[in-house]
Amino acid sequence: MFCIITQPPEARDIKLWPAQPLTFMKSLQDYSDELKKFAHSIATIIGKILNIEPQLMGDNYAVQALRMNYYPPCPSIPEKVLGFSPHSDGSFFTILTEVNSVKGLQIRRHGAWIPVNPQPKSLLVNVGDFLEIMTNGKYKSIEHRVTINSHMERLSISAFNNPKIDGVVSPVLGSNEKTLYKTVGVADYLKHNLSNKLDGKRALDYAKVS
Ligand SMILES: O=C(O)CCC(=O)C(=O)O
Ligand SMILES: [Fe+2]
Repeated sequence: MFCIITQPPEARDIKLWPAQPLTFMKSLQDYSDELKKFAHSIATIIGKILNIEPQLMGDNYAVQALRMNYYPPCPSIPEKVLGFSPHSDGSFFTILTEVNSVKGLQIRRHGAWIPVNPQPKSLLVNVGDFLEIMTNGKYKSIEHRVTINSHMERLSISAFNNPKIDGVVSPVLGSNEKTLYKTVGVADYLKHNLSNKLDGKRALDYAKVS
């Protein structure tokens, strides 16, 4: 697994980017720029549906980090191994590319694990914890995990669209709406999310009004 910050451009630490193959940097920059436009379209639509100001939405996906995931096959006991334990993403939303269309991703719905069949040439959008907080629970972050294939490797790229690290995320409330989530510092929430072992949506309890 390999993770780098790709947006905004001034946040890139190019010396951490692989220099080989020679086309890598340019391809990644182009890909990242296209994802940024796509993220903007998604956020604009959500903002319109929920009547949230575009500026407020924009602040919440200003940072993009790309994680490349490689899951090798496990010929002996694939049913006993997970590529990724159950978790929800500590993002605003995540855009996933299932690079070689090998199955593995599952989402949890009503207590059951539902396989997500990869659709070639399509992107998958997962709601993350910050979007759940901002919408006061109207959008729910998606609990997911990745299983391992017995004979095929799986490759995916997760694009985490996140608020700026020094910002805060607050629930945007309609009139007479009960506040279900606290205002959280982005750095504090991410620290909390990353310092605990992956355990479904447990990390989000940190942001809930008790
Ligand atoms: O490989 C996948 O399908 C999912 C990866 C994932 O959940 C993540 O990067 O947070
Ligand atoms: Fe994830």
